[in-house]
Amino acid sequence: MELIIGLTGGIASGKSTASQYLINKGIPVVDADKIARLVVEKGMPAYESIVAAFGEEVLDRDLSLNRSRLGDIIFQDASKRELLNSIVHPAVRTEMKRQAEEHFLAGNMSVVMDIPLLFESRLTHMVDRTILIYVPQDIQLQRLLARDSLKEEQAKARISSQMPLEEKINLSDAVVKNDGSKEDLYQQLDRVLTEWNIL
Ligand SMILES: CC(C)(COP(=O)(O)OP(=O)(O)OC[C@H]1O[C@@H](n2cnc3c(N)ncnc32)[C@H](O)[C@@H]1O)[C@@H](O)C(=O)NCCC(=O)NCCS
Ligand SMILES: Nc1ncnc2c1ncn2[C@@H]1O[C@H](COP(=O)(O)OP(=O)(O)OP(=O)(O)O)[C@@H](O)[C@H]1O
Repeated sequence: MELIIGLTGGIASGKSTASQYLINKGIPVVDADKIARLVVEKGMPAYESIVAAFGEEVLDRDLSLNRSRLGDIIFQDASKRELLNSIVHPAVRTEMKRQAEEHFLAGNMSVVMDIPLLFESRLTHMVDRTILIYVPQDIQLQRLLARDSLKEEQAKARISSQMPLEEKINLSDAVVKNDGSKEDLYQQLDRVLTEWNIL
């Protein structure tokens, strides 16, 4: 039977690291962040709606979206965040379903969807099972600051714009704690996938 696994977790929890590992094992991953970047490129339908809603101040000189400026706006203001989500998410969902279908048609039995806002956006109907990756908040902040050039206050705003961890743990079928080495993360993923007969 075909199976869609939703992989989720807070910002900088390790979803992309986990996804890369799964891809190396031959399991296809549909990446919501990547698709969210694609659908807002100049010339795509969501782009025009964002400019209409947020104004030209969210554009760079070459008219591409200035992601860091848009991020500063939406991570500080829940209503602006909802506005952006209402523009971007429908296009993301359609493209995710299309890509998953393509992987199934190519003969894959399992597809992973890497969806950062799986629970926040109530997208669990799109997947059959869920894996949550999480890190304690101090490590999350450290890794986020080390990876992106954000000020501490910007990083904290991003973390707190997401659903509290305890709620996500309760909603997930499997939970992976990514506070050790990457190798340790991979072993935990192997354990879950073996238990679900995917490996
Ligand atoms: C605000 C934007 C332009 C900032 O871009 P930036 O390049 O700085 O960040 P990036 O896209 O790599 O996202 C990094 C992480 O931020 C978090 N995040 C992104 N958007 C949101 C949101 N609307 N609400 C809460 N957290 C979010 C996620 O954990 C995501 O993995 C961008 O995140 C965006 O377009 N967001 C809206 C679309 C969205 O919800 N994407 C996430 C899942 S589909
Ligand atoms: N076990 C680990 N040990 C050390 N560093 C790690 C570990 N797992 C992930 N990282 C690092 O932490 C950072 C965040 O991980 P990653 O990019 O995979 O998270 P993410 O959940 O995909 O983030 P986002 O939601 O922002 O896209 C990266 O720089 C990654 O290399």
